[in-house]
Amino acid sequence: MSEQEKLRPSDAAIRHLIRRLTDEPDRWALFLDIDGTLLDLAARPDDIQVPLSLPRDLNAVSARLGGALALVTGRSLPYADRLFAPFRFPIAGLHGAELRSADGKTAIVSATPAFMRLKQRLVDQTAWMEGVLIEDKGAAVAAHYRLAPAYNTALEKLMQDVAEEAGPDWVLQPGKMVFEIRPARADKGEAVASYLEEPGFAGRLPIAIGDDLTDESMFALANARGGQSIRVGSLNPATCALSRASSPSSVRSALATIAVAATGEQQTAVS
Ligand SMILES: O=P(O)(O)OC[C@H]1O[C@H](O[C@H]2O[C@H](CO)[C@@H](O)[C@H](O)[C@H]2O)[C@H](O)[C@@H](O)[C@@H]1O
Ligand SMILES: [Mg+2]
Repeated sequence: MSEQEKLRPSDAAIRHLIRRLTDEPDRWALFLDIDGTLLDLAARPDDIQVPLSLPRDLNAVSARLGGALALVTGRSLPYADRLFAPFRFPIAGLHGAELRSADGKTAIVSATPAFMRLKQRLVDQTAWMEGVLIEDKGAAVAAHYRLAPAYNTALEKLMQDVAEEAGPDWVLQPGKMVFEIRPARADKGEAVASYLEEPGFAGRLPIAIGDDLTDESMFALANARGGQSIRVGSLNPATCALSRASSPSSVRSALATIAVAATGEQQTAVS
């Protein structure tokens, strides 16, 4: 089945998205989360699969929007870049703390020596929790319990303590089967606000699509700016998103449809 055939009857928001971005490409800016939104969730952080057509579809949609497309993710910026190579999109990494602008200017955050020691201690302190995975992201660290759900409570307590010890420059960020400690300097909402100041994004209405707690700040920002927000997933958690989408495959389906429309128009213009 092609990506374009996977929409469910409940995916009204995705149908609207396709219409908006196809018919009014100069009006909107698109902000996309990665895990659970563009990509299906996997058992381990490094098990994710990027469908072959996705980087190209993202690039076509970005071109259609005049470059007003950014990825806003909890992953580190270099990791996110590798997923979508050879394309280099504007990316906000580590939940908004790292940011590469459309013009390529990049702000990244470094781990302090104290934070590095803390990460090592976290590895040592979780060694007995079979199935718990520690993901080192430089200036952030994630403790995953998807393969060991019984450790949820113990891990939450440990991560609260570690976050407190890390000090005011870091905060605890809960997510899907994960507790993370991320830089406090910016959240995803602030990253989207920063993009909306940039040439190419400024003057457009934001559409934010995400699937998790960390995306709520960008939903709130998009709503406050008169834009749109879509929370992806079959569960119904409390959210400030204005609408929902059933799955990452429905999001990819929308992108594929918009990409085909954009490429078709380009070819007509040339012939
Ligand atoms: O903001 P995102 O782009 O959605 O990134 C959020 C976190 O995603 C990853 O963890 C989640 O996806 C994993 C792979 O599917 C899954 O195993 C895990 O349970 C999820 O929490 C990533 O590993 C984190 O670094 C991101 O912050
Ligand atoms: Mg996500």
